[in-house]
Amino acid sequence: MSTIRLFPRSNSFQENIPLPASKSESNRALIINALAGGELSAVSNLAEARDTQTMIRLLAENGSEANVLDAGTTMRFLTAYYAITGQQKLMNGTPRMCERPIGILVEALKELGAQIDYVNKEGYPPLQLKGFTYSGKNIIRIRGDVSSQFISAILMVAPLLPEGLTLQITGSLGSKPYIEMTLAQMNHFGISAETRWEKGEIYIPAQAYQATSFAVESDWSGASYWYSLVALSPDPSSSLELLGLKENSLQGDAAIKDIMLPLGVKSTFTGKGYLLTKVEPKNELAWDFTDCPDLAQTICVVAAIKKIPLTLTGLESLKVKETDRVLALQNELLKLNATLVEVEKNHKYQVNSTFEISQQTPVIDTYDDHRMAMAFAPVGVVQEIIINEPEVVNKSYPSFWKHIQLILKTE
Ligand SMILES: O=C(O)C1=C[C@@H](OP(=O)(O)O)[C@@H](O)[C@H](O)C1
Ligand SMILES: C=C(OP(=O)(O)O)C(=O)O
Repeated sequence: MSTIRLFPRSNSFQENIPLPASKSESNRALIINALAGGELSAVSNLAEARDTQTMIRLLAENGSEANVLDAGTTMRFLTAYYAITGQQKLMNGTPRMCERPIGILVEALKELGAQIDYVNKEGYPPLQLKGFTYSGKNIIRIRGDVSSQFISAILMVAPLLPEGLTLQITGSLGSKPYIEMTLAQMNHFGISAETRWEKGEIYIPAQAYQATSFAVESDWSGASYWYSLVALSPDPSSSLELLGLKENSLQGDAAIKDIMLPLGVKSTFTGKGYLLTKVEPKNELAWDFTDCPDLAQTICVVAAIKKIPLTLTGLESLKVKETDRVLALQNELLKLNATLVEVEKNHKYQVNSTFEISQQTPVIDTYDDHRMAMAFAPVGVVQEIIINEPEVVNKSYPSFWKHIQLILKTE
């Protein structure tokens, strides 16, 4: 098995980090640009993430099969794209992708006129897309509590429907900032939408995308691991400047600025990005991750090492991501003498910790999940740690280990 060993280089660091581009923005820009009939070169600063490279490859291919590997957005966005554009495709992915739900999206697309069969298990990939005959339906209801990616996927193709579409979101809505990101990027390509959030409704009139250029921002989700390094650094003078981040981001994970302040990291905009410096942390924290589920792993590890009692809500979607992230966190936090306990069924969790620096190197398993590897890696600033299967980071951040060598020793 491949491993990476990480250990402190020195107590204090001051570095500039060249962040990668956002895979969420990239994958939206690629679908929208394709629907607008734009050239690939119209989208600049595309992510190096494997999920984005897979999207680029599949949009350029004319084959009868599309293998999305483990990329959730690529699976969901391409399913809607291929369906509405009437393409016949067998959509497949990794074994884990075939355990991640897609029935809510497929049923919505079928209501609009898509012919889609489940190849194995109802509600899950692989899917056989067989064509599209418009049903004339212009209002559909869609659940918002499993994955916002289903809603983003439908929204991006909605302007192509002859009568446009009203989406009525039912149940609670998770990951809302990702839906706002979708609407903002559609707007950039000339699409207007009416949002009636109080009723859970989004109306997209029938209209044509206008081809234009789009520059992808740096990735706030990837930025979160650098926040951890500053939060965990034992030296109060440690700081990092994260290059390329914008002050007004489309990304909901920019919330990391607010979450990390009580954990001891202050963010200052410099014009080139954000400068992270250390401040006094609070002695406890409660946070709702409904809008930013991808930050939960980062924050659990920081709270565990700093022994700051943490209460978390909004973790419902974590069980259907790259792995069951709640279970993976529960297993691996134990190796740091910390626990993640469910204190209210499916709702509230707590991290409590008795972490002490140990001569025994913890060995962290990563469960085919890039965020498990990147969330635990910053522990290396406090004590030696081994991360198993470090190549998992390629999904979103292939240069992560190269960048971390600026701060930690690796072997
Ligand atoms: O639309 C997107 O780009 C994403 C939405 C979120 O998923 P859910 O909507 O399934 O929570 C997030 O976890 C994922 O990393 C990216
Ligand atoms: C959940 C994630 O990605 P996806 O759902 O697109 O596979 C992620 O990047 O953390």
